[in-house]
Amino acid sequence: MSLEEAKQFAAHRAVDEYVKKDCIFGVGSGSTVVYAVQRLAERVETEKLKVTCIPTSFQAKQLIIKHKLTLGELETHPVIDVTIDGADEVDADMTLIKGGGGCLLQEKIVASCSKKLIVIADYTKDSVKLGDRYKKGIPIEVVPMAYVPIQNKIQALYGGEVKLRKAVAKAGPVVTDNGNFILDWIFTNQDLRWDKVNSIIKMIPGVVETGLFVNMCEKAYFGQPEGSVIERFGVHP
Ligand SMILES: O=C(CO)[C@H](O)[C@H](O)COP(=O)(O)O
Repeated sequence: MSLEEAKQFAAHRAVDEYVKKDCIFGVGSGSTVVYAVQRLAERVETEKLKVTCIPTSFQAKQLIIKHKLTLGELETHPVIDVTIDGADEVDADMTLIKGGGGCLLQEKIVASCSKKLIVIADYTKDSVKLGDRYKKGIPIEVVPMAYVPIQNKIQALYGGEVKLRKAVAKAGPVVTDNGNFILDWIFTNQDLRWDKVNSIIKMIPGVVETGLFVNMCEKAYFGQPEGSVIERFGVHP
């Protein structure tokens, strides 16, 4: 079974279990979400469901449009029934690292407006402690003018290395859908209280959002190498 098939199985299972009737649906970002949107589009077509989709990124919006789904926005739909999104890592407490694709801000806004946040991922994202499996650090979206002081402050508070994310097909930094930069904090202490870390980093002027999702995820589906899907439950505030 390939990694892509593992993602697909997790995505299909989540859509089949959580999209039961007409609903407001938050569309996450990343490669695993592509399979969820494909499945949703099939079900909308065959079951004549009335689903309004709220995107978490430019990519998500493009997916909604491509599959001819109904596009909504938080202005008109501020309460979302369920959001299905990917993750870069999920620890034993169901704390997530998100933002590998740079969409953490809108992902967290949409998740915060959702009655349920459901994660879909392949087995490589399932870990005990953050940093066990995902080595690229915690993404932090920042206002461009403040990136150096923010790097210094996080390093002084918690150590590790805070790197400005560079674009691949352009000379210079990644610019998010919101016009900001992304810092990737490669942390060395895996035993931090992530709820506190999240609050403290968010207090630094110029920090817009962190990729730490603490106590937000209700359930995660992990596609396995042999084709099964493992479910793990978290708490919902
Ligand atoms: O947080 C994200 C984007 O900001 C993605 O959900 C995360 O990076 C997982 O992506 P993929 O499904 O491609 O592994």
